[in-house]
Formats: sequence, C-alpha cells, structure tokens
Amino acid sequence: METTTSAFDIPVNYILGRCTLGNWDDDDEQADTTLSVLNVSYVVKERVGPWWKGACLRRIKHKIVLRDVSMHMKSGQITAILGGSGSGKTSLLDCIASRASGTVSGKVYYNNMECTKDIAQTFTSYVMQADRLLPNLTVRETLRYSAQLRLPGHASKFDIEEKVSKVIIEMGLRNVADSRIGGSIVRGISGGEKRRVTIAIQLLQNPKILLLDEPTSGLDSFTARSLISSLASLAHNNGKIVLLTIHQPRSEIFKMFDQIALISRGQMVYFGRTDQIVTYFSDLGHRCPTYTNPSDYFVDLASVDRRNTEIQEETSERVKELSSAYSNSTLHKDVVYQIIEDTMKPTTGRQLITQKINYYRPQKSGFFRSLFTLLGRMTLNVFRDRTSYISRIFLLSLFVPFICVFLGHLGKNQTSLQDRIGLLYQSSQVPPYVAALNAVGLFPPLRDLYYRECSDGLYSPTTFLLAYVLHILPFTILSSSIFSSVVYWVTGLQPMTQNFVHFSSLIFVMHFFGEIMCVLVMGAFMNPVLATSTSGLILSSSGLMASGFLRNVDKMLPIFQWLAWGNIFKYAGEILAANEFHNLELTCGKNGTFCFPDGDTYLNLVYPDAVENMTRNFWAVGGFTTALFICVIVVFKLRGIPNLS
Ligand SMILES: Nc1ncnc2c1ncn2[C@@H]1O[C@H](COP(=O)(O)OP(=O)(O)OP(=O)(O)O)[C@@H](O)[C@H]1O
Repeated sequence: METTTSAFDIPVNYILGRCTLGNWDDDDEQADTTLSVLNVSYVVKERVGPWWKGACLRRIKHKIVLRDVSMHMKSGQITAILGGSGSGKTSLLDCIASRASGTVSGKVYYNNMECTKDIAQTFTSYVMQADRLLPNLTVRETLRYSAQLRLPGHASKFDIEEKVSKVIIEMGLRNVADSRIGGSIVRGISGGEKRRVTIAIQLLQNPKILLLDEPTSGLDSFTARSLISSLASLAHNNGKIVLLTIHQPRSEIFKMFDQIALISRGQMVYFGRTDQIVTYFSDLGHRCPTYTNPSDYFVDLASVDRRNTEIQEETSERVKELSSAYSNSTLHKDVVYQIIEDTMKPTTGRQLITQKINYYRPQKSGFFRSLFTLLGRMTLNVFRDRTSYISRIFLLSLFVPFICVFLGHLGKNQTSLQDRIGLLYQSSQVPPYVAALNAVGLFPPLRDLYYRECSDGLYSPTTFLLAYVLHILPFTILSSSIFSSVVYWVTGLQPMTQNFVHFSSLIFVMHFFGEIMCVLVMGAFMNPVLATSTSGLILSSSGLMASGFLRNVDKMLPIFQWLAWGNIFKYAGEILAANEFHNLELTCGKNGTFCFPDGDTYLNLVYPDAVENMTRNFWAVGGFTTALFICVIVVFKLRGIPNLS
C-alpha cells in the first residue's frame, strides 16, 4: 500500500478503529501512518549566575538545543536517533511527543496533519528511559492494572485479559508473566525484562507510533539486541512507526534499523537509510574503516572532543562542516520537499479529520474505574511486601513500650500532673511523626509511577491522591487504635469510655494528618531526605509552639499566639488536656506547699475554655486535615509533572 500522500487519504478506518463507539482494539495495521518533522528548532531557558541570587535574580540564557531538524518516517519502519551525550536526542523525542518544556518552532505532522498535544497523546506512546514499576506486582498484574487505566471504560474483563496476553506474547514475556517485577531489595525479573514490561505497557493502547528514549541503556549487548529485534518486528510485522534514541549500538543492532538520524549539537548530520550511511560519509571523505562498527565511527565523527582547546576547535570545525554538508545535500532537500509537498495539500480535509480525531479520541477509563484500579493496585502492592504493611501497622506501636516503661502507671499525686502533660505531648507528637516516616518510605515509588501515568494523561492528581489516602485509611485506623488502646489503659489515663473514644479519635486524626503533611512536602520536593527533614521540622516546631504542653501559649509573643490559631496542635492540645484533666482528682502533699487539688485547676490556668470548646476543637482538627488534603491536591496540580527521564 502506498504511503498517505493526500490529506483525504488519511485512514479514517484507523481512527475509527480507536473509536469508543467502534472496536477500540481494532488492529487496522493496513492503514499507513506517516510522521514528519519539518525544520524543528528547540530553545530552552537556563538561569546562570551564583545560586544565592535565587531563581528571580539570576540571568536567563537562551540555549538552542535543536536547530532546523527535519525527518520523515512511515509505518513499518524502525528509525534510530544516534548522537553523543547532550546532542539533543531526548529533546527531539520530546518535541515530537509534544512534551518539550521550552520553545519549539517548526512543525511536526502526523499523517500530514499538524500535530497538537491531543493528537500526539492519541496516536503515540512514549517509553521513558527509567522503568517506573511497582516491585511487588507480577508482570501480568502490572499489565492488567495498566490496561484497566488505559483502555476505555467499556472494555470488559475478557477484553483486558486478552489484550494483556497479547502484549505479553508480543514482548516475549511469557516465561516471566507470573514473576514479580522486583526492586533493589527483592530480586525479580531482569533489567531487560523490566524494559520489555515498560514497552508492553505502552503497547496496550495499540499506538501507531512508539517513541523510546534509550531503550537499551543499562542492558548487556545480548539483551539489547534481542530487545531491538522485538522492536524491529513490531515495526515490520505490526506496521508501527518505531523511533528510538540510542548512544552507540553494536553493529548487529545498527543493521536492524531502517533509517538513521545522526545528530550533533542539535543539528542533523545525517538522516536517511541505514544502508546508505557508509556511502554518504565516504563521499564526504570519511570512509568507515574495515572491521569498525559504523555506529561507533559515525558517532565519534560527529562528536566534539573537549580534551583540550586545540582538539575541541578542530572537532567543532569538522562537525560544522558535516552539518552544513548535510543541509546542502540532496538527501536533506528531498526529505524537506517531500514533507512540504505532502502537507501543502488542501486543508479542508485535514480540518475535517482533526474534528473526527477529536470526536473519536479514546475515552479515558473514567473517574471511578481509575480510582478503584489505583486503590486495588496500591493495596496489593502493600500487602505483597511484608515490611511495608508491618511498618504501617506496627511502627507506631513500637513507641508504646518506651512510653509505658518510662511513665508506668500514672498515680494521682502532684508529679503525675507533669507525667500526664509529658504523655499527652508525646501522644500528640508521635503519631504524626511516625506517619510521616511511613510516607517517606512508601510514597515515592507510587508518586514516580503517578508522574509517568499522569504524563500519559491517564488520570488526575485528585484521583491519585484520593486513592492514596483511601488505601492508607485502614492501616491508619488499625495502628492508631493499637497505640491508643495500649497507651490509654496501661498508663491509667481517666478510665472512662467516652474519654477513651475522644483520645483514640484524636490520635487517629493526628496520625492521618502527619501522613498528609508529608505527602504535601513530597509534592513540593522530589528528594525524600529533604522531605523527611522538612516534615519533621514542621511537625515538631508546630507542636512546640502551639500545643501548650511545653509553654503556655498565652505567655508567648503575640505573633506566636496569633500563629497558633492557624495550627492544628493548638486544638489537639486543648482536646487532650480537657479530656484528661477535666474532673480529675489529684492528691496534695502534707508539707503545705502549693498544689493542684484537681485537674480543672490546671485547666483553668493553661487551657481556660478547653472543656467548653471540645466540640469546636474536634471540628477544627477535622477541618485542618481536610484543608491540608485540598492543599496537597493544589500543590500537585501547581507543581505539574517534573521533567522525567
Ligand atoms: N529543559 C532544559 N533546560 C536546560 N537545558 C536543557 C533542557 N532540555 C535539554 N537541555 C540541554 O540540551 C542538551 C541536549 O539534551 P538532551 O537530553 O536532549 O541530550 P541527549 O542527546 O538525549 O543526551 P543523553 O544521551 O546524555 O541523554 C543538553 O545539553 C541539555 O542540558
């Protein structure tokens, strides 16, 4: 079948094949697809100057990452972008996938139709360099959950299983289908198999165009070869466009590519058929020596050597000559003319098809389906890892023996007043802090996976965060109940059921609050070490300042008194104090020194309205926790998706 040459020839069947009204899994492999890149340039902003000047004061420098790059690919072809480190390979893929963060000029066309982000998301799948997979799931489970998120809401269980089995076979994962992915601690499938799983996830949506950033990085040469061979057969047998970046492939791999794009310092040095590259460079006077891997030779030829100034100038000059020779070559002109010719045809048909694409774009799996899929996946991931659920349930309980041994059974004498204050202070501080530790350990892999799936447009931050809090809820209830039951009854706080219910409810809310607080910090900072120290600092300084257990809030500077109104620990402190000290009888010594005859005397002194404000304070802690959760969603939305590799 001939390549699409007219806008009217754009295969509507293919579009219909992805239609939610038709069969979403229709493999209309006969339909040709083209992908063209015309004079694409890409400029990014860099801030230069000393760090202490901050982001606003540092000078902005514009860096040209890509300059006038043109390429043309069609279905059934595998094309490799080659080049040294920093030459602009990943940036070129980002521009094609509409994921670039800087300024892109020039045009990218899908089926001779100007590309928008929507079109890119509909027709392409992007495989990033890093595998972001949950270590405790098996290959099949990973694919099943991904399919539930990626396939339209009406796809049945049977459709999903069928699709999963199909990609497992396509990517040669049959032997490891029921093995765990594994991670740094638990051994799982090999690095090459993980790469295959990542690619298989992207194949679930049956994309026409598959973009892969360094798919062979970190793989041994045998595994790399077998992976590229699978990608080549995806292109040749399934009619996909496969475009990948690669550093320096070995010669067997090099031969598998149909086309090569060699770039250097953001400029194209060669784009054309693989079997013509040797002749092309020989004609320019750079003959690839016998017994030398052509990819090694050409990548070295197009790289600037920075060992010393002399060599740098010499190699820079050579690269300039190579890129100018290519831009004047018939090879380059043919590519540009072909793209211009194909895309200059009447636009009405294209507009019509754009409308069709917008109409037939596959529907997302829906809010509730995404929510329950994420919830199921997170829960399974925790239950598969003993250390995760043990730490979630029992980490808080580990503090109990220390508290009990240190304080023992509280009496009714005057020193027990101080013991009670210490115990209540610890009870308000430890649960949120332990929850923050749990979040630091268990949230980052889920967040990384969220970033990848969110950049694929699968679900929103709200869905992800809601699923996260719902999956921690049973653990939070269980661990806070164990903590409060033992601490409350062993240390001998007021032995009344209602007081115990108040105490345990507050412990639960504070435990939950700590986790949400840490998730908020991890939405702002990627680094978990920074997240731990920031969360710890926020929690301990808030408790210190506002709980009233270490210093009476009314005796602080007015600014701190005002700030305390906006701090959950003020209300938590009042609840704990009123709950324990109201109606508490104390005994005085015989030597006639000042003493508190009962807990209410202490309450009147430090928390005058705490008993009357009990209900208000419960509303306040609940309100703070809800508001914090809303803030987390806002932070994740504002922060967006970081530039992932
Ligand atoms: N958003 C950005 N901000 C600043 N510099 C950028 C940005 N994107 C790309 N660059 C710069 O552009 C150049 C090309 O980067 P790119 O990641 O595309 O190279 P690459 O060929 O993929 O390199 P590698 O093979 O090492 O991954 C690099 O010098 C990089 O620092």
